[in-house]
Amino acid sequence: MTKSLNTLMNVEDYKTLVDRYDVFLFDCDGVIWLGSKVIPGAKETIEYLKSQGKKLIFVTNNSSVSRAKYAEKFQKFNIKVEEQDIFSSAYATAVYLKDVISFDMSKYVYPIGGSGITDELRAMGVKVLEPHFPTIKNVDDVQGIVPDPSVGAVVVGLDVEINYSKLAFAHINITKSNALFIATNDDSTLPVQGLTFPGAGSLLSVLINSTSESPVVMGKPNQIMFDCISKANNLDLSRTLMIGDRLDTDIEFGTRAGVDTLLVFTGVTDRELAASSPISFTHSIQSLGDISKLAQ
Ligand SMILES: O=C(O)[C@H](O)[C@H](O)COP(=O)(O)O
Ligand SMILES: [Mg+2]
Repeated sequence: MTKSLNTLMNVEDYKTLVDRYDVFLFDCDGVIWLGSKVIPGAKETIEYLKSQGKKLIFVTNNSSVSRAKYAEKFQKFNIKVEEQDIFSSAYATAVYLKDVISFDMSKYVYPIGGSGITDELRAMGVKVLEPHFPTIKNVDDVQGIVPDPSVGAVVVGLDVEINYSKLAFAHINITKSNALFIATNDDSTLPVQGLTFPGAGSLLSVLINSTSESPVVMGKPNQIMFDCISKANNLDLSRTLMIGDRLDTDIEFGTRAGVDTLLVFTGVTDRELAASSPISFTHSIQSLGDISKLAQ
C-alpha cells in the first residue's frame, strides 16, 4: 500500500493551511524558482502570505551567491525580501567557522564554489585563499600542485567552473595539510527548468572518494542551518511550516527541527518518488503558486 500524499487540492485546503501557520520557511531552488525562471504564482503567493501578516524566511542550500545577491535575485522578480530573512548554506558555513568551531582566523579557507562562499566568509572576517596554483593541462604537471600550510579549511559548494586543478589542490590540502573538510551542502542534483543537473553533493563525492574523508556538511537537513534561523528569529515551532522540493534535505530539515512540512512537486521530487520514499511529510501541493488562488 503506497502512503497518502496528503495533497492540498482546493482553496479550502489552502486557506486551512495558511490559517494554521504563522511562519513559513521556504526552500528556493525548485520551490520559488528554477534557475532564472520564477515558478508561476510563487510571487503572488509570497505577497498574499505577507498581506496576511505571516513571517517569511528563505532557506537555500545553494551556496553559489551571497544573501545580498539572493535579495537582488528576489528583487529581479519584483519580490521584496530583506537580506536578514535569507539563510544560505554559505552563510551557515561562515557562522560555523567563526562562532561554532572558533576557526583559527590566522589560517585561510580554500573555497571550491561560487562567490557566495567567498563573500559570506569574508563578511565574517574569515580569510579566503586566492588560488595560486597552475591550471594543469596534463598529468605530468600535477606535481606543481602542493599543500599550502596556511590553508586551515577546504569548503566545497556548487561550482559550475569545477576543474581537476581545483580538486587536486583541495585533495592535497585535506590529506597533507590537515585542512578541515567542509561542504556547504550535499544535494545530489540541481533542479533547473524541467531538468536536473549534477548538484553540489555530486561534485563533493569526487573528494570524498579521493581523500577517504567525510566532510562536515552545513546545509539542510543539518542542525547548523536551523540554529542560524532560530538564533535570529523567535520561532513557535508549532506554528511554523517548512516548504521544500527535496525530501532528504528540505523535508528532513523540517522534521528534525520539529516543524510541519509541505512538499511541492515543482522541483526534484515527483508524486511517484514521494509515495515510495520512507521520508514522510505533513502536506503536499503541486506548486507553491497554487496558494495564490486565495488572492483572487
Ligand atoms: O546542488 C545544489 O547546490 C542544490 O541543488 C541547490 O543548491 C539546492 O538549493 P535549494 O533547493 O536548497 O534552494
Ligand atoms: Mg530545492
